[in-house]
Amino acid sequence: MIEDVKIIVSNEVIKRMTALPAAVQTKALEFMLKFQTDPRSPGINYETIQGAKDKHFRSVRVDQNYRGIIFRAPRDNVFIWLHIDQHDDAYAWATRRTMSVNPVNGALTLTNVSFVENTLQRTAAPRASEPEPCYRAYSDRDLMALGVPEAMLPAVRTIRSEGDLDAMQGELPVEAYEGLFLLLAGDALSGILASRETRVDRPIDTEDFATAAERDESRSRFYVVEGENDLQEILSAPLEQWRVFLHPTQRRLATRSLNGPSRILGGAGTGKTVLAMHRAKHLASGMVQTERKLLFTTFTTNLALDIEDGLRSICTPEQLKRIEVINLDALVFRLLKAQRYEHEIAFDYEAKCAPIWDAVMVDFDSALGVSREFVRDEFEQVVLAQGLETRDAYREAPRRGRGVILSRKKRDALWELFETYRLQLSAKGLKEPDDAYRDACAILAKESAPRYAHAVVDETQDFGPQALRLIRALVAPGPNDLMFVGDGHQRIYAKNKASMSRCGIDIRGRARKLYLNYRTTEEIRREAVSLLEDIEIDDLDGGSDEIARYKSLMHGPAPERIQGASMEAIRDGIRAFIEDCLHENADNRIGIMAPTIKLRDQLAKQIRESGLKVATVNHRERLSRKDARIFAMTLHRAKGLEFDAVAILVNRELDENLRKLVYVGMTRAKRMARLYTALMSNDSAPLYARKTHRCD
Ligand SMILES: Nc1ncnc2c1ncn2[C@@H]1O[C@H](COP(=O)(O)OP(=O)(O)OP(=O)(O)O)[C@@H](O)[C@H]1O
Repeated sequence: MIEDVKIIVSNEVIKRMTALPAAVQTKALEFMLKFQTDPRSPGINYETIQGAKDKHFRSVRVDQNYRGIIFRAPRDNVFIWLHIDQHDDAYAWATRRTMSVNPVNGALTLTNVSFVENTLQRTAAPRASEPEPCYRAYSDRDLMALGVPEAMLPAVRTIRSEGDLDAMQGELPVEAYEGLFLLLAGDALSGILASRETRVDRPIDTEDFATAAERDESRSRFYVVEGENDLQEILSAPLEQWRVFLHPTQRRLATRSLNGPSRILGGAGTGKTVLAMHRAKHLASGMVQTERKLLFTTFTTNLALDIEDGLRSICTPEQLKRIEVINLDALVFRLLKAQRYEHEIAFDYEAKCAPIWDAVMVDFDSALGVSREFVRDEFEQVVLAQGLETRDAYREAPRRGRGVILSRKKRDALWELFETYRLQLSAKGLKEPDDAYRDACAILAKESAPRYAHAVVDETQDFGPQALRLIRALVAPGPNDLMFVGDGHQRIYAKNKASMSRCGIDIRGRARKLYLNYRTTEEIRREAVSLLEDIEIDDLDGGSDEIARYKSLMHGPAPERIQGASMEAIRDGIRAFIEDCLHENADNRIGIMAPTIKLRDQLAKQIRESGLKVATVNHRERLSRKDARIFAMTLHRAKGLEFDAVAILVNRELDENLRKLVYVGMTRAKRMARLYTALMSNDSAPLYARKTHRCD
C-alpha cells in the first residue's frame, strides 16, 4: 500500500467474488493483491471503454474472460473497483453507469443512467387517472439531501406510488430509498434529516472522491482499504456484509460520542444487534484503562454466545479483552454468588415457584372479585416490578395499566397472599429473579466504584424494571455510558414491560430508530406485521411505537398460512417445504418452531421419522456451531436467530401473546416462511404462559 493513493472497493465486487467460478476467484484475488499493493503498477493495464457514459471508467483484465471495472477519479489518485464480470457483460455494465459525489450530502454514488432513461421513456405519457407524482413538493436539493443521486432525480420525480418507489429500490442508495419511503409515510423532511444528523450546510467539492469516500453514507457501500490485510479478511467472509458495510445510521450511532444513555428501536431484522456489536467494538477501541470492562448483555444465554462469536469476527484481540459478553441472569447469579448470597434464584418458575404459589393461592378468596391470573399478574407487574416490600408501599403504589381499581381492603387482602408467598419462598431458600436483581442492586449501591465502564444492551424489550435498574447501577452515569437496542413488538416475556426513564435512564435527545430490514423479505415482513394489527406496542420508555415505517430490502415468495391441518398433513407439508428449501440451496438452514417444548419435540420426531436429520436447539447452545441444516426449537428460543426458511406450528388460537411469539418466529426467516395451525386438540391448553422457563 502506498501513502498517496486511495484504494476503494465496492460492496458489489465483494459480494460477486463468491459467485465467481473457483479458478476466476483465484485470479480475482491475485488481481486484488496487485491492485491493493499499487493500483498504478505497470502490470495493470487500464483500458478505456468505448461508449462509456463516464469517462473515468476503465476496464482491467482479471483473466482470459473476466474484466474488472475501475473508476479512476479525476484527481488525488483515487481508484474505485466497482464491478467484475465476463468481458461483454462487464463492458455493458460499465457503459450504463456513472460515478459522482452527491453535491448536497457529499456521498459517493453510482448511478445506472440507462435505468433513468428507461424510466423516463416508460413514464413519458402518464395516463389521465394516475395519481400526482409523490415528491412534487420537494426541491432537488431536498431530495439530494436524503441521498438521491443528482442523475437519479428525473426518475425519482416520476414516482407516483409506493409501488413505483419499491421498483426503484435496487437502483437507489439505501439512505435515499429509506428517506423517500419515510416521506411517503408522512415524516417531515427536516425530521428525517435531523434524526440522521445529515449535514447539508457545508460546501461539497464534487471532484473530491477521497473525502467523499470517508462519509458514513459512502461507507455503506464502499470500502476504503487501509491495511495490508484488511481486504483479505473481508474476503474471507464476503457474505457477512454487516462486518464492513453499515447503514449510515448504524455507523453514526456506533461511532459517535453520546452524552448519556441512548435507545435505538427497530423492527425485526433492522440491524440492531449489528449496531450494538459495532458500538461495543468502537467503545472498546477507545478504552484507555482496562480494569473496568465494557459489558455487552442480552436476555438469553444462546444469544450471548452468538454475540460473542459475532464480536470475535469484527474485533481485534485487544478489543475483545475489554468486552465481557454475558446474559444478565448469569451476571446476577455470579454477582450474588460471590457475595455468598443465601438464596437460590428461582429462574425456573415452573419447577421452583409454581408449587409454592399454588399452595398459597389455596387461601385465595374469590369474593375479592378478581381472577387468580390477575393476582399473579398483580404480583409480577406491580409488586415485583416496583420492588415493593411493605403493605404500606403497596397501598400507595401506582398501578398504571392494570385495568382494575383495587380498594385499600382488597389491596390489604392481596398483600397478605404476596407476603406469605415471599416468606414461604424464602423458607425454601428461594428468591424470585426480580427480587434477586433488587438485592444485587443494593449490593452495587454500597460499592465505591461502578463495575463496568460502559454497557451495551441487546433485546432490551425483555428486561423488566429491576433489570434496567441493575444495568443502570453497573455503570456510572456519563458520556457513552449505556446503549440499549430493542423492539417492543418482540417482547415475549409479557411481564417485563418497563419504562427506562422510571428506572433512572434518561434517553431524551438520544433516542433513534432503524427502519430497513436486512434479513427478511418484504413479503414475510408484511405477513408477520399483519399478526400484530391492533396490538399496542410500547417504545420501552412509556411511549408507543409503530411498525408502519419499516421496510425490507429483499423480495421473495409470499409466506403461507395453513389452517386446521392434521398432524400427518403438517408433517408431509413441512417435509415438502424443507425439501424445496434444500433443493434451492443445499446449504440453506431451516428453523422449525413451536410454542412449547412438547409440540416442538412431537414435530421434530415426526420429521426425523420421515428420514431427515433434525437438531434440537436447547438452552446454552451455539447454533452457529451446530452441524445441521434443520433445527427444531421453541418460539422463545428462536429469538435473535435467523434461518433461510422457517416453518411454525401452533395448536391453539393466536391470542396477543402468541401472535407476538409467532411474529418473532416468522421474522427469523430470510426467504421462506410457513405458519401451520393444527387441528385444535384437548391438550392445546396454555402454550404461552409465564410458566415457560425464563430461557425457553
Ligand atoms: N448494514 C448491514 N448490511 C448488511 N446486512 C446487515 C446489516 N445490518 C444487519 N444486517 C443483517 O441483517 C440481519 C439482521 O440483523 P440483526 O440481527 O442485527 O437485526 P436485529 O434488528 O437485531 O434483529 P432482531 O430484532 O429481529 O433480532 C443479519 O443477518 C445481519 O447480518
